[in-house]
Amino acid sequence: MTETPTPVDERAGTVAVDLDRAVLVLEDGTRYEGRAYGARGRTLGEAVFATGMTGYQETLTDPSYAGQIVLMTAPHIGNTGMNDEDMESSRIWVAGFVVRDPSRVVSNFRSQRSLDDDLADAGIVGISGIDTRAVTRHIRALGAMRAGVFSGEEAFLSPGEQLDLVQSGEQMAGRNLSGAVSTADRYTMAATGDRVGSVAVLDLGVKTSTLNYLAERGFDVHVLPQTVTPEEVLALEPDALFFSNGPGDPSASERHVELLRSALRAGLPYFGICFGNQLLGRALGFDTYKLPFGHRGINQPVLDRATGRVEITAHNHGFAVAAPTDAVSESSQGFGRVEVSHVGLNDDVVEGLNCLDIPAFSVQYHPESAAGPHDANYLFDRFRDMVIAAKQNDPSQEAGE
Ligand SMILES: NC(=O)CC[C@H](N)C(=O)O
Repeated sequence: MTETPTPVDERAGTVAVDLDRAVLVLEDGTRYEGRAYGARGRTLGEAVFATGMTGYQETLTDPSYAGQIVLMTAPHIGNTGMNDEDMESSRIWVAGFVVRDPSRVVSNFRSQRSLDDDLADAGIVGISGIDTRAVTRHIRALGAMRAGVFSGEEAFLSPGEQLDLVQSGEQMAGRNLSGAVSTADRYTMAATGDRVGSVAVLDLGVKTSTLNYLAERGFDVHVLPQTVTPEEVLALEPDALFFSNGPGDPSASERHVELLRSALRAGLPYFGICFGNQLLGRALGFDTYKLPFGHRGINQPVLDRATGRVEITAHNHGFAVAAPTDAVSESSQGFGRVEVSHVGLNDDVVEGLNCLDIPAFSVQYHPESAAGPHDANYLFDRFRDMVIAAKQNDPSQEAGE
């Protein structure tokens, strides 16, 4: 423990130190003064904004946010506290948390703890009193950037030292974070709905709601660490494969792209969400690219091009697949024809892929919601139906198996 710094005013002697001072520093040198929130110390990461008016607990515990300092545009955060039911994984994953006005009163019949306490217990450095909408406009204009939150003794580093630290932090582009969030050991969840078969889930940062939806749709769910080999996946003889959401840059996950190609060549039906959509895109031969500031929120309009229906959906992505949205493409990797099934209506970004010649599809957004609207839950039914159809067409499957 280093000594608490004691700034000395040369003229007036020792002055009181404001130990609750905190500062948010962006890599372009912009600084925002605020108050320490959660744990005291220093954290570095990519600053991103999330626009959901509700669902801070699900956001904080979504492993896709690893390595990111999340700003909430909703001005009042923490009102409903924290509970064990809304955890989307076993812990809080954000690298840091930036809010305007933390609720002084926690009020909800399900609340078990306060957000401030949970952040402190988890060692998550946060900052409050920030005009998060102003920071959001800045990031929207200049793009996602590296940032740092400095509180406690770290708040007293010089602005130059703080900026150096921020600028020496890791870029999200090129970063592989799967090893940091994936399960170390495989585990299985039994189907809770009428049994359809089994699905191998590659845990790249999977959310609890996704696993629950798969089990409800009748799958025994084998959750596998991200280090699993194609042989190990096939040895489980699953009826289907699923790649989860997750943090990091999909272009830094070549190993998982190769795993997916082997499984697709073996004929396994596939469904992917978010990171799993980006990895399907890459497996088929498309590139992925970094969006200027990403989509993070729970009211993003998406067009289902097959039905013309617009869904209001939950998003959390900073990268996207580069595929033509207006025509069917041919996979350069030999997987046949591919169409963009869903498009974001705010910016025409690819939000879903559908393979026409193999049983595989994926979406960039979050049909498991949590937090967010349930408009897109039907995709889990589509997956179940696809697996049932694939089993009926497979002569090696016994009826009823
Ligand atoms: N939620 C996710 O799976 C995010 C995928 C990827 N890390 C991105 O930011 O685009």
